[in-house]
Amino acid sequence: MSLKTRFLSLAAGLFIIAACASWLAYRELSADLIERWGRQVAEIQVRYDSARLLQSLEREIGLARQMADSTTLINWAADPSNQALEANALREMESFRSNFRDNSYFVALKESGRYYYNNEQNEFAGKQFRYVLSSEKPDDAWFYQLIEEDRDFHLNVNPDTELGVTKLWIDVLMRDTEKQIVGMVGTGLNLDSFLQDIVDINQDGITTLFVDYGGAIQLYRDRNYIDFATLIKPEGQKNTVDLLFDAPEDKQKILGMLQLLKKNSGEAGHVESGFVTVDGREHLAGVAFLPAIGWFEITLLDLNTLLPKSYLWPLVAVFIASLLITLVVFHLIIQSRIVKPIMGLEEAVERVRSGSFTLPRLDKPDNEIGRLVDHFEKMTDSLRDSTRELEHKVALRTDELSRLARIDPLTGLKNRRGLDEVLEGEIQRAGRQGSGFGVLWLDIDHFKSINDQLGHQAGDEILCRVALWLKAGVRPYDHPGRWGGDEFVILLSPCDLATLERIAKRIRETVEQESRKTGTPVTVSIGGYFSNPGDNVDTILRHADKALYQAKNQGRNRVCINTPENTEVNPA
Ligand SMILES: Nc1nc2c(ncn2[C@@H]2O[C@H](COP(=O)(O)OP(=O)(O)OP(=O)(O)O)[C@@H](O)[C@H]2O)c(=O)[nH]1
Repeated sequence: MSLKTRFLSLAAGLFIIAACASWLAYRELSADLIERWGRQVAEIQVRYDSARLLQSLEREIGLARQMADSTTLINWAADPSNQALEANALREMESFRSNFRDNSYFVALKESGRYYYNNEQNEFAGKQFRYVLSSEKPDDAWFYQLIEEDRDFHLNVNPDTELGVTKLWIDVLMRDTEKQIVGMVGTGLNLDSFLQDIVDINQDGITTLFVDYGGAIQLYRDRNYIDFATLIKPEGQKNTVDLLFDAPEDKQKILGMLQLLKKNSGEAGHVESGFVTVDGREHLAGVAFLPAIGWFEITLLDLNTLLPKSYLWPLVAVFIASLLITLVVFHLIIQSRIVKPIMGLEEAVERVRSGSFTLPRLDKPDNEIGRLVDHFEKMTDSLRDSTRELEHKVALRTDELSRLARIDPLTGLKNRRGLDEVLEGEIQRAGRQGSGFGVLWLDIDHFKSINDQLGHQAGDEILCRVALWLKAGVRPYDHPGRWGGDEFVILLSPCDLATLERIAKRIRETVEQESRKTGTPVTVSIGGYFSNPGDNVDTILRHADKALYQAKNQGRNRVCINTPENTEVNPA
């Protein structure tokens, strides 16, 4: 797998790992964030809703308490048949009616069971006495129940079948100076408008409800769930708050929260919260106890509506985009600073390996790879220089060997191979130019006797001297050479017959005269041949050899010249 593919795979792997880790972290964090936020919002909302309810009821409850404390009413309750007291009491009642928000009131006397009522329309002016309560009638049971419970204050959602109204009733016991219960007063608030103002407030995702101390639903946007006349219902038939939840554990949870708050009812503003499912949607329930009215306030927050998870998706998108950009930048940096220089280096190594020292332009990033590339370039330069130097030396040595292969080591003249090459060259040149050249074949006379008499070493010296005299006797562009033993061949070019004869003669004379000066006189026999275009090596040498043979035969120390036209050998 190439380095580039490996880095790409690594980047892709890192991206997948980072994305998975981020997704898990996001899920955990978002759930935690939403829960923390939800709990705080639930607490705030509970307090806010409670405050709204209490604010709305406080004045009415205060007025009802004032009414219950009215001495006019208490005195009348002690003597209900007293006309004067009743007239005063009715005035007092009407005065309170004008102050109550709903402009309605009720007064019920314990002893007589007489029930007084007037409403906003002052419908019952002069006939406020409406009917007599009876402990036998189920509809009136609330009155006797409250007296029995001896609770000074009570809120009660109850339809009044006699009056044909359903109201949130504020009931306050009326006591005489001995604290004996003499009756009950209160006012009723229109349930529909109250629900609309306090409960059904049209806040998306927020549901508010109020339940009484026993968990029976008192105020809820859906009237079907409201537990009317809770007071007189036996346990088990009440619409309690757990009806709103499907899962048994949610029912337990919410009832558990109510229990906990009852235990901590002394703690002001304490809020319990927990997750529950309502209509298949997860909600955060916040529950608070309202000691002033003895009810619980429950707020249900639909978190998916209030804070949809999709709100956080842009965050996820930004994160993924940043991650991708980071990886792309990482990839580009790796590509430009590592992969590309290494690939370039690999190509350069291939070139050097195949013998080429011309490197392509290599990237040199400012890092270890850049330094490696730099070292490689310098190494290649010195490798190229030393290779060239070596090649030059080899060429020189080859030339030298080639030259030596054509040189006679004793005399320094061309040897037989050297002479052959020159002869070939001359034959071709003669063929091209249509001109002839001369060949002289020399043999030292009686050289064997010299060797025998003076020794081989002396013979060598004579060979060297003869070679020197030959060189001195020819022109600079002629080619003297040692054919082998005591035989020499000289190529004379350019040449004509006269020149051939002249130089042959001169050589013979030089050897004879110069050798005499050395104390060891030697002579040479020379056979000459003037070649014409078309002659080959064999022909030329055969003719020259034949002429030499002639010279030897005719007594040695002489020159015989042979030509193609005249195969007669002419002594020169
Ligand atoms: N010192 C020496 N002697 C050599 C060398 N090469 C050949 N010889 C001798 O040269 C002699 C050549 O003798 P030949 O050409 O047969 O005869 P010659 O004595 O020259 O007689 P003619 O040629 O008939 O005059 C031989 O005795 C060889 O041993 C050499 O390199 N050094």
